[in-house]
Amino acid sequence: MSGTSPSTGSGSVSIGSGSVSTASGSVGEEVLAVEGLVQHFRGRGSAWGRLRGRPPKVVKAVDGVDLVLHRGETLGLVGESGCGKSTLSRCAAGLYTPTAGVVRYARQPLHGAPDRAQRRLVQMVFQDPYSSLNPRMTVGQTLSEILTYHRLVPRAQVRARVGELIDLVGLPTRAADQLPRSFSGGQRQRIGIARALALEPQVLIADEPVSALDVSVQATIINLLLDLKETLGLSMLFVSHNMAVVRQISDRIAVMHDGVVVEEGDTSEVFEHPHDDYTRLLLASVPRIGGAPAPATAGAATERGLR
Ligand SMILES: Nc1ncnc2c1ncn2[C@@H]1O[C@H](COP(=O)(O)OP(=O)(O)OP(=O)(O)O)[C@@H](O)[C@H]1O
Repeated sequence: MSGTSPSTGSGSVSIGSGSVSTASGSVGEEVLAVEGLVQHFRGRGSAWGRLRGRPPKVVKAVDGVDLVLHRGETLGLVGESGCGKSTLSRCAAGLYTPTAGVVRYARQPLHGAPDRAQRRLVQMVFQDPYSSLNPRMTVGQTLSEILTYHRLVPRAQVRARVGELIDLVGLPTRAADQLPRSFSGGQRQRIGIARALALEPQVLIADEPVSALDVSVQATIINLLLDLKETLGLSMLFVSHNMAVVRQISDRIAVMHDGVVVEEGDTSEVFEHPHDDYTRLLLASVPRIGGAPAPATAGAATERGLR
């Protein structure tokens, strides 16, 4: 697939009051794949059930999924809350060891304990970056720690690299000396992205990266992700329950329902000719977006600067 603009072909879209560049770029070989992926969790069961010695229920969060992410593409993973998207993405990022199946990075199976170099290839951007930031460390300290631990740059160059990363995600230089609590939601998401990029990944897995943000800020973060994807030649698995957002940025879409992928295909194909009843149901709930981008609101305008 090349020149993979999403179905609108418009080059930008409005999400509320912000604008989003559409995906583009050439798409190549397999960079991340899951094959026969299964992740079951043992539920706690009810107190009554435990007293009666009943075995706890098994939650089949992911129940046999095959997916391939190609170099340079954005694959949108959509589905309702609880369908298994986050579990699948955590397995793909190597954060969970799956119950069964295989995860491959650049065609190499990811074993139980991947080495540092292999693990670095795929990084996650989470919905709530704040919860995973150390509140007592400045942004500069957080990034320096990663760069030093993984020996990504010589010690003498750590500070300069921190500055580059902060600049890359559109934060002012002084952000390096500030604590996470000084930042707005959108700015914290930029820090989360900088932290992922510090590890020089080939793949970003963005799990609901904008769903906790104001609508006006969502577009700025999506634009940033798309810009970075182009500039750094990344591939992206974009996980969201929001079909409208996913439509605008994805080259391909996989629709999940009850732990399995029920439909997968090029974005325009899935939206215009859905095969699965569940996909049709999801599409019926998509709010209408599009048209000329509305002027940026105060939220979007102030989001790039510090409070
Ligand atoms: N650690 C866990 N232990 C037990 N059950 C879990 C665990 N993580 C997820 N689940 C269950 O697995 C199912 C899939 O959850 P998952 O979070 O992957 O779905 P999701 O599509 O990402 O939904 P959401 O967007 O609401 O997080 C749900 O029933 C959830 O309750």
